[in-house]
This record gives sequence, C-alpha cells and structure tokens, in this order.
Amino acid sequence: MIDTFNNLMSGVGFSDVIDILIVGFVIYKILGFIRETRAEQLVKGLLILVAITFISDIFNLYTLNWILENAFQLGVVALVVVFQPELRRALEYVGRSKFIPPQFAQLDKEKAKLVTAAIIKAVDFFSNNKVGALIIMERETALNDIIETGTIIDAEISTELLGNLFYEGAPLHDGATIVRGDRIIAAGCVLPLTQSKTLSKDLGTRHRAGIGITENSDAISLIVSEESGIISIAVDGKLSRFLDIKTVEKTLLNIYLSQISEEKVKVPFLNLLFRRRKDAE
Ligand SMILES: Nc1ncnc2c1ncn2[C@@H]1O[C@H](COP(=O)(O)OP(=O)(O)OP(=O)(O)O)[C@@H](O)[C@H]1O
Repeated sequence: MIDTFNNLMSGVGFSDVIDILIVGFVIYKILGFIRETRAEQLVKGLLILVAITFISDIFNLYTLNWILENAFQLGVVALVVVFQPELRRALEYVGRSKFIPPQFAQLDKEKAKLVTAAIIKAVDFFSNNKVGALIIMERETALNDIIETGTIIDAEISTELLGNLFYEGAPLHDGATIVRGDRIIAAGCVLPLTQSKTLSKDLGTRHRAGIGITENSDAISLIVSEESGIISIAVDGKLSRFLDIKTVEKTLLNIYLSQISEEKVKVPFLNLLFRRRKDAE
C-alpha cells in the first residue's frame, strides 16, 4: 500500500503540483462567481447531463448519447449568449489592473479621515431626514463605464456637495454618485442591478443597484433608504443593513486605511512616482 503510494508520488513533479493548484484555484473562483446567480442552477443541470451522457456511453445507448453530445455543441453557443453578464463580470475580475495605483490608495491617512468624515456627516443627515442616497466608492476596478452613464462632477468631496446632489428634486438626485479618492467624479449614474433571489422583498432597485455594482467590481456601496432612513453597506455582493453611523464610520475608515497600507507595500515605486508628480503640480 505504502509502496503504491510512493510510486504514485514519485511520478508527481513540481509542475504537476503547480498545475493542480492553478486548476483548483480557477474552479474555486468559478464556484464563487456562480454562487447565488442564475448560473448555479445551470451548472447543476449541466453536471446531471454530463453524468447521463457518461452513463449512456457506458451502456451503449447510442441515440441518447448522440443527442446529448450534439446538444452540448449547440449549448456552448447558447451559454455564451445567455450568460453574457456573468462572463463579462468574470473577465472584468480577471482584468483588474493591480499595477496602476488606484486613486483610492493615493490618499494619505489625514485625507482619508477627512473624506470619511465628509461622507459620514452627509450619510447621517440623509438617514435622519430620510433622504435616499447611493454613494459608490471606487477602489481598484475603474468604474469609467458607469461614470459615462451619469454627469461628470469632478469636484472635491464635501458634505454640502453630497447634500446638494441627493436633495430631493435636484436634477442628479436619482441614480448613484461615484467617489474616486477625495473627489466626487460623477452623479446620476446607472448601476447594474443584482440578480440575487435571496434579497429581502422590501428592498427595491436602489439597494439592488448598490449591491449589483459590488458584484461587478471591488467598489464599496453606501446606501441610505428613502423609505426608512436605514443605512446599508455593500461589499463583494454582500449587503450589511441596519448599520448605525459609528459602525459605518469605522467600516469606511478601516477599508480606506487598510487599502492605503496594502498599496504602499504592493507598489511603493509607482506610489512614489505618482505622488511626486502630484507634488509637482
Ligand atoms: N440601476 C440603478 N442605478 C442607480 N440608481 C438606481 C437604479 N435603479 C434605481 N435607482 C435609484 O433607486 C431609486 C428607486 O429606489 P426604490 O424605492 O426602488 O428602491 P429601494 O431599494 O426600495 O430604496 P428606498 O428604501 O430608498 O425606497 C431611484 O429613484 C434611483 O435613484
């Protein structure tokens, strides 16, 4: 028994281990992507069909086997069409640039605290006065395609500006406001809606949009309900509701500060280069 195991292991090289690790990682990521999406049911269905095809081959059920094999060929084309949004999401994830330091990480600690304070003050006001708001903070994934759906603002963030943007009746109060670093880049932006079926029925499109963008990117969504004033945060497709303002402040600061220190370790040279260029301006 031990001999068989040793024989087996002696044939496994370094490249095989790397190969298995890569395939394992890819399968893990794919499963993460499809969890709680339309694709989850489809993958289950496909696995059953693969099993039936396999069994029909073993038991020489020629007609069934022929139909299933041909259905698979056609099915690949159909899958690309039907699951275009999921494929796009996966490719966007793979294509996230880690080499260009995001504006998010360009803030120093003091600036991060100021930005957080401005957002928190506005969110607290929105919550107390039941003003609906949807604020998206960009991180590594560039949200240029989303920004294009709204109106460019490109102004330093402030509580007053956020208050003006979400003031009911203001032209840009509908849709999402996008924050990049310490600037409000755009407002009135249209976000992709989450397709999650597990979401509470009392959550409408504002919350669905806030979650949707975090499924497609690493952005953070801050959502204030117009109906109840409840504050929520969405990250990585997950929504945390019923947050008090202190928790929101702590969460935002933690995310900002951890990102800043991470980026300093990851790309010190680029950070230095960009900061120098900024200093020179
Ligand atoms: N795709 C979208 N992208 C950005 N914002 C959106 C999108 N769809 C809807 N919204 C915003 O959500 C608002 C509608 O909110 P709705 O009442 O349907 O959602 P809700 O989650 O129940 O929020 P609330 O608790 O504030 O009522 C719209 O007026 C608009 O501002």
